Amino acid sequence: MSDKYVVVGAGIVGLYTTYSLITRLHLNPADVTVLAEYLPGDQSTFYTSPWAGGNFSCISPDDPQTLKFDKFTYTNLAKLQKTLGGKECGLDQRESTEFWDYQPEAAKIKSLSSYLQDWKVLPKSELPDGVAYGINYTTWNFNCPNFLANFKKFLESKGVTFHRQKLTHISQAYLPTTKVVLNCTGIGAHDLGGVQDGKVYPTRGQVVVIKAPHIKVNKVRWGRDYATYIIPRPESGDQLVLGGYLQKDNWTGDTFGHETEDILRRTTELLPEILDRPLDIVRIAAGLRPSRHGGVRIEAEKVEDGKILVHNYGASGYGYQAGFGMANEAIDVLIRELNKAKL
Ligand SMILES: Cc1cc2nc3c(=O)[nH]c(=O)nc-3n(C[C@H](O)[C@H](O)[C@H](O)COP(=O)(O)OP(=O)(O)OC[C@H]3O[C@@H](n4cnc5c(N)ncnc54)[C@H](O)[C@@H]3O)c2cc1C
Repeated sequence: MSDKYVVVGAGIVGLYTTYSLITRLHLNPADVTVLAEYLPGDQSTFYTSPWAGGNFSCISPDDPQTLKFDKFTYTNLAKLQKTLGGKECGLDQRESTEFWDYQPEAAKIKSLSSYLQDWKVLPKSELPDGVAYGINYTTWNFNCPNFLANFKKFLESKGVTFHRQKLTHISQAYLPTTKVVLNCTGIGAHDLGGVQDGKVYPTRGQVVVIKAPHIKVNKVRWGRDYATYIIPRPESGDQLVLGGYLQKDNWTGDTFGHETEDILRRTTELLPEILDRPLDIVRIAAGLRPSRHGGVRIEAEKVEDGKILVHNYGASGYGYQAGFGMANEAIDVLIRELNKAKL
């Protein structure tokens, strides 16, 4: 074992990045260490990944880079699912319907319609009151805690070491033989010494998880100032995630009764069939999406004596659905830096 390559962060972005690092660079996984304060299986307000819904939806912004990350992820998840052992890894496909109260950006629709499976634009007659546009397609659904745990198990089985450590400065990630550090610290990038990115801020979300074996589909409604979503969790004993909120710069992981009531009201209006069985609430939770003014940060930063640092954070509300593309981009950046170092 050596520590030539260190990934800081064991959220979904750190795991996608570790996988991409090994596969794209054909590394010996035993040369890779993942360092993180929180690891799969843990729960903390400052570990966002377990709290995600999580599915592929139209939540991402409309810029070409994010649309590219979404497309890469959506179209490469089948291969990853197979590698991790099939749908039991916590990743499966389900039907999804999404409504907008306004006309979504043409660039976004053009991109999504080019690759989403079973894509269909819904006729006006099938749109609820107040909805301007609607689509139906087959999406990816994650059982987030299980997917994280199975992804870690897979990487460990190949030889990657996971080590729990809270860093106070990014320089602590350089272990005695480390040449390359990939920084995937999510919301942690706001406070981590040597990074302290003031552009990072949380977008808080609260969810209500219920048991609903009769609901198998995703349903989402995008308003100008709200998002309502219903996300089935594969391989979870019929859990259904109901949300939600997109509260900028709200740092609390606490949950609130009035938000629970509001989520239940909005989701049962969107999909009244939820109430065909008595409401069985499993848990209420809140998480902080790692957002960033100006979008994700995927870039190299100069550090001393030939060492390389590549940042990859700021996935906001789309770490699962765009994170594989982000990881691929971070490895492109790393390859350019390694080539420069050879010159
Ligand atoms: C309610 C909710 C619903 C969501 N739904 C979806 C969805 O349906 N689809 C989707 O794609 N996304 C969804 N998201 C967003 C998604 O969860 C995030 O984009 C993603 O989890 C971010 O992953 P990350 O790896 O960047 O951060 P994290 O999961 O927070 O991981 C950061 C890692 O860095 C480590 N770290 C940070 N600082 C330090 C330090 N100083 N020292 C050591 N380690 C450190 C942490 O311990 C952790 O291991 C949702 C989020 C929320 C809150």
